[in-house]
Amino acid sequence: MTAYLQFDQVSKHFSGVRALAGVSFDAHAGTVHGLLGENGAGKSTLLKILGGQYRPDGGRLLVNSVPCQFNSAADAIRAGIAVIHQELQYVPELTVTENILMGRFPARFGLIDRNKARRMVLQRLSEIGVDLDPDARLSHLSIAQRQMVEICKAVMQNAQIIAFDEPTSSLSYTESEILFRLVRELRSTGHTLIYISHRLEELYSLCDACTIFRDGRKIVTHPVMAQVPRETLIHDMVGRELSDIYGYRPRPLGAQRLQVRGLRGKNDPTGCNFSVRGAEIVGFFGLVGAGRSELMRLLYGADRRLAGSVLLDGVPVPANSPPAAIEAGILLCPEDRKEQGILAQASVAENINISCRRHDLRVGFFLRRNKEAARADFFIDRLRIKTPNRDQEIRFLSGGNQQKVILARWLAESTMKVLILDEPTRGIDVGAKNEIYRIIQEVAEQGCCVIVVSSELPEVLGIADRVLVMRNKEISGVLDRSEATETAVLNLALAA
Ligand SMILES: Nc1ncnc2c1ncn2[C@@H]1O[C@H](COP(=O)(O)OP(=O)(O)OP(=O)(O)O)[C@@H](O)[C@H]1O
Repeated sequence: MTAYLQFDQVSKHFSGVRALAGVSFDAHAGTVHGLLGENGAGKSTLLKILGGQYRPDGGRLLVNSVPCQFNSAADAIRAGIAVIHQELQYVPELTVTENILMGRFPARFGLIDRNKARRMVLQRLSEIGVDLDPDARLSHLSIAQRQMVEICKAVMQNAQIIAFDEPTSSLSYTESEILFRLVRELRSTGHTLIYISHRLEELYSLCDACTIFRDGRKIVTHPVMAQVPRETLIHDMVGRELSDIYGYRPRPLGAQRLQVRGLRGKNDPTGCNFSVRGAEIVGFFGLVGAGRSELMRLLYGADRRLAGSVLLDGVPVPANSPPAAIEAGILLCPEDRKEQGILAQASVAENINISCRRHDLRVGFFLRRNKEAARADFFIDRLRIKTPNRDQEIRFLSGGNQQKVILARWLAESTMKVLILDEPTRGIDVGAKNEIYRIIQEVAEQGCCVIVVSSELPEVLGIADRVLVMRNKEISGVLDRSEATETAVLNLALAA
């Protein structure tokens, strides 16, 4: 039976924080229902209630008009609901088959029938068009493949309602396409799908209807998403007009400051050459695996340099030493910010200020505290970081707000000459993206070289003065802003 999902006045509070305030909307069978909203708007909390992880403080959830109360994830699964969370839930040491059928293995004469289990999984994988070895261990699979395993598991548990929380945030271009195909297939078989994303293009191509959240409240449900202008969606999400989110301003470029010559690490067949002028914003585009992050880590000294040189204002930057790169004025804000940068037990303010502290050493303790508080408040306000105050422990913030805090740490650095941002807006809402693009421009206007690595093509085209495209660990083309169309960049990124 196809399922029809209703949220009726659902509320949830955490100490001092209202995450959801009386949210009501319906999601219909055979549709993809998008959830949109700024970071911290309450989207993930709603999915955690749907998946039985949290109990609501008030309101009801109804499946096929029957009220449901879940005390655990197992209760939700029994009611035909599966939630694919941002942090995937699997056992890395077990195989695809074992993960999918965990606790539900077919038995024969009282013994587990492994061959039958394998056949069942293989059949279901092929039905949903996923090519995976049922005997592969999850630890050997890519994130995209692990996600496919979770989807297959949901289907095999007979889930009729499947919810996705930012499923493409760690997927490549081609992997995302596979996921979209799967979601469309599930829609065509009558499943009810809930889909959270900050990528508007993706939501438009996938969703039939959508609900917009702001500050824990439902703002509106649009029954036909395709008919809603982009400006309206953005306005409803951020509560203000935002006509040009990139806000690109041309600026006079300076002399060449950063020169990279024949830079080669252990995975690069040749070496990379490029240069960046003062005040220039260079966008690096490429498919995941093209070698962009590796090149940046090499430039920053985090990976071993086998050949080549990096010159900043004509002075060689020592190899293999991030402290030496920082000393020279090169900063890298890494892609996996949360893993590398988060101090989970520390406050928002401490997380923002930790890197700047070395410049503030000579300032007296009280002055430093004031300066740090002011700096934290500036970024909380500017990036619209949703937190009760600057002293809140970062671990209590929503995923996107944690990203904003860590990004603020890098943007707060005032002494840099080269700022490298790897996927700076991943998981970040559209209002804060706009602020991040403004800060990037301001940093460039001060004469700094800015390098932005991004998998979001509209972002690269929107903010960069020049686009460098990478393919197979090499720079496959360089396009000026005027020549950098979507087709031109994709041709360079994809060509055989
Ligand atoms: N366990 C918790 N303790 C305290 N506050 C929490 C907890 N979980 C969520 N919150 C708060 O509830 C609010 C809603 O968070 P939620 O994760 O639902 O937002 P979201 O819309 O999914 O954001 P994002 O787009 O960043 O993922 C935020 O202010 C968040 O800080």
